[in-house]
Amino acid sequence: MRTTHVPPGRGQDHSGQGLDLPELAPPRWSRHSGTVAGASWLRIARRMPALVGQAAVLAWRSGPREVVTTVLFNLGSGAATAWALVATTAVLAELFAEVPTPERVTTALPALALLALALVARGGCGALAGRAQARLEPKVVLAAEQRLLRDAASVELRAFDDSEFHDHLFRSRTRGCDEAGILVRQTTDLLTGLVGIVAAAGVLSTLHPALVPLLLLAMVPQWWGAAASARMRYRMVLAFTEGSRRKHMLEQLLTARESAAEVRSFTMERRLLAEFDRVARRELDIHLGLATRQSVVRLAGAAAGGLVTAGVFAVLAVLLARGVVPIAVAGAAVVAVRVAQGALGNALHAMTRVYESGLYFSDFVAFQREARARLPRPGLAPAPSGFERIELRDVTFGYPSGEGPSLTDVNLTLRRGRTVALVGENGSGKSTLAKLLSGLYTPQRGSVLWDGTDLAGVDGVSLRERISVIAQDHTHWPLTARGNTVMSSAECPERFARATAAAQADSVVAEFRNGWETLLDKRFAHGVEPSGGQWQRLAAARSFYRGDDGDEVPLLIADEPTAAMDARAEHGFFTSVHSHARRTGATVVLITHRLASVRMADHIVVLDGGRVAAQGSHAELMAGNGLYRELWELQASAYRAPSVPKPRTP
Ligand SMILES: Nc1ncnc2c1ncn2[C@@H]1O[C@H](COP(=O)(O)OP(=O)(O)OP(=O)(O)O)[C@@H](O)[C@H]1O
Repeated sequence: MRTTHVPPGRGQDHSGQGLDLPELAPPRWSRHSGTVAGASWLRIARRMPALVGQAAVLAWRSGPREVVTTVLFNLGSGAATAWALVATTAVLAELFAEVPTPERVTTALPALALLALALVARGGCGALAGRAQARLEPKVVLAAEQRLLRDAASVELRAFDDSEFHDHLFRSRTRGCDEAGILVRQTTDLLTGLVGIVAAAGVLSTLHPALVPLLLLAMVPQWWGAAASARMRYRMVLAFTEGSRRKHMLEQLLTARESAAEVRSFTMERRLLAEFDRVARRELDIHLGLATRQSVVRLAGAAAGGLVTAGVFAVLAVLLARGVVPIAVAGAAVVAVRVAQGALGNALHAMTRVYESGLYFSDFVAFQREARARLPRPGLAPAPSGFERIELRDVTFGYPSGEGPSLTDVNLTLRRGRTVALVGENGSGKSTLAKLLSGLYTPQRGSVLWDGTDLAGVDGVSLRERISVIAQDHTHWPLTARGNTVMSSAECPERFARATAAAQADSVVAEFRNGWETLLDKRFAHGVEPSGGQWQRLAAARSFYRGDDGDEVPLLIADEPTAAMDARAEHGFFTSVHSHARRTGATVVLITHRLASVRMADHIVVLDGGRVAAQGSHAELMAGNGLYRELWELQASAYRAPSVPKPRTP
C-alpha cells in the first residue's frame, strides 16, 4: 500500500478525509501518525508482535495470576475441542456402520458420552478463561490510566504550552487507556481462536490434508475486509483529533459551572451551539461516509469469503463422490470445517481488533515516549535551602507556542528579606518573569542563580518546595478551606493561625457553617462558593502558610494578589506582606498594577516589552521621567484632579 504525504497547511487534512475546519491547523505529529495509518500490510505484520508484546508486558504487570489462568484455560479449551472432534468422528463412524440401526445407536453411545464430556470440558474451560480475562481487563486499564496520569503530572510545565503535547495527551486519554484493555482482551481472544483453529485443523488434516489450506484460504478475503475497515476508522479518528478536541472544549464551555454565567451574560449560547453544530456535523459527515465505505469493504470481503467456502464444500463433495473419503469422514469433516471456521472467524475478528487497538495503543505508547522526553533531567542536586541573593543574568525566554521572546536580556538582583515590585503595562513580561523566578520555566538563554547556583541544574521539585506562589489565575481547588490553605505542606497549627490571620482569611472562614472544614465547591452538597476577593484571601493564606521543613519558605511571589480585594483587605494584605518579609526574612516579589501599594516596596523593577526599562526605589523612579512616573501620575491624578491627564503617546 502506498503512503501518501500531503503537505500540511491550515485546515488541510493529511488523510484526505477533509477536516474542513479552517481555524484548526493539522498538528505536526499527524504526518508521522498518518504514515502509521497508511502503512503496508507487511509493516503492520511487523508491528504486531511488538504491540502484542507491549500488551503482554502491561497485562503481566497488571495481573500475572489472571494471565496464567487465561492462557492455561484457553489451552484446555483447545484440547477439549480436538477431543470433541475426534469423538464426533467416532460417533459418525458408528452411526454410518453397516449394521442394523438399534445396534448402531447402542455402539455409538460410549463415543456420544465422550463427546458430551468433551463439550462440557470445553465450555468449562471457556467460562473460566473468560472470567480471568474479565478480571484482567479493568486491571490493565487502571494500570494504563495510572501511568498516563503519572506521566502527565511529571512532565515539565513547558509541555502544556505545546499543542502537539496536548494532542498526544488527548488521544492517549480518550482512547489509549481503554484500548490497552481491549488490546489485551483481543489478544487473548486471538489466542483462543488460534488454539481452536489448531485443534480443528489438526483433526481435519487427519481426515484429508487438502482440506486445511482450502479452509485457510476461505478466510483471507473476510480478514482483508475487516482489517481494511478497521484501518479506515483509525484514519478517521486520527484526522479528526483536532476537531474532537474542539468539540470537547465546546461541550465543556456549555456545561461547566465556571463558564455558565458568562455564557449567559454575553448571550453566547447561540454562538457556541452553532459552533458545536458545525464541528459535530463535520464529524457526523465523516462518520456516515466512513460507515458506507466500511460496509462496502466488509461486504466484498464476506462475499469473496462465502465463495471460497462454497469451494471447500465442493471439493469435499468431489472427494466423497469419488470414494476418496467415506461418508462418516465427510460428515466429520463438515463439522470440523464449521468448528474451524467459527474459531478462525473469531480469531480474525480478534486479529483485526488487535491491529486496530494496536494503532490506538501506539498513541498511548507514543505519549509515554513523548512524556519521557519531556521529563525533567534526572539525578539533579537538590535546590539550595535558601539564598542571600537571587540573580538573573542576561535572561531571555520565549514560550514554545509564543511568537517571540517574552523576556529579553533581563539582568536583576533580588536580595534576601526585601520586597521587590514588578511593574509594567499589560504583556510587558511581569508574570513570565515571576514564572522563571518560581522555577516553573527555565530560560533559553542566560541563567537564574541562587547565590551563584544555576537553577537550571537543580531538581525542580525541591526548588518549588522552597517557593510560595500566588498565581494571577490561581486555582479554586475543590477542597475544604483548610485543604486550600495547607495544600501539600505539613500541618502546623501555629503557622496556620499566623498565615490565615495575616491574609484575613480567618474572618472569611468564620462565616462558613463548617469553618475550615467547609468544602469550597458549590457542585457538591454543603459546598460553598467564596467571592473573588474571599478566594484571594485564601490564596494569600496559602502563600503565607507554605512551609519547607517547618519554616516559611524563603521566596514568596504574588502575581496580582489583590486584584479582587476591597480597599481595606488590600491594605491589610500589603501590610502583612511586609511584616511577613521582615519576620521570616523571605524575599517577596509582588506584581501589581496598584502603584500606591508598589510604593512600599524596597525595590521596583519596571518592565517594558520584555526588557527591564528601569529599576530603583520609588523616589529614584519618580525623579526620572520614565514609564513608572507616567503610570504613577496617571493613577494618582485619578484620585485628586478634576480631570484626568492624557497619557503620553509612546
Ligand atoms: N503560556 C504562554 N504561551 C505563549 N505566550 C505567552 C504565554 N503566557 C504569556 N505569553 C506572552 O508573553 C508575553 C508576556 O506576558 P505576561 O503574562 O508575562 O505579561 P504581564 O506583564 O504579566 O501582563 P499582564 O499585566 O496583562 O498580566 C505576552 O506577549 C503574552 O502574550
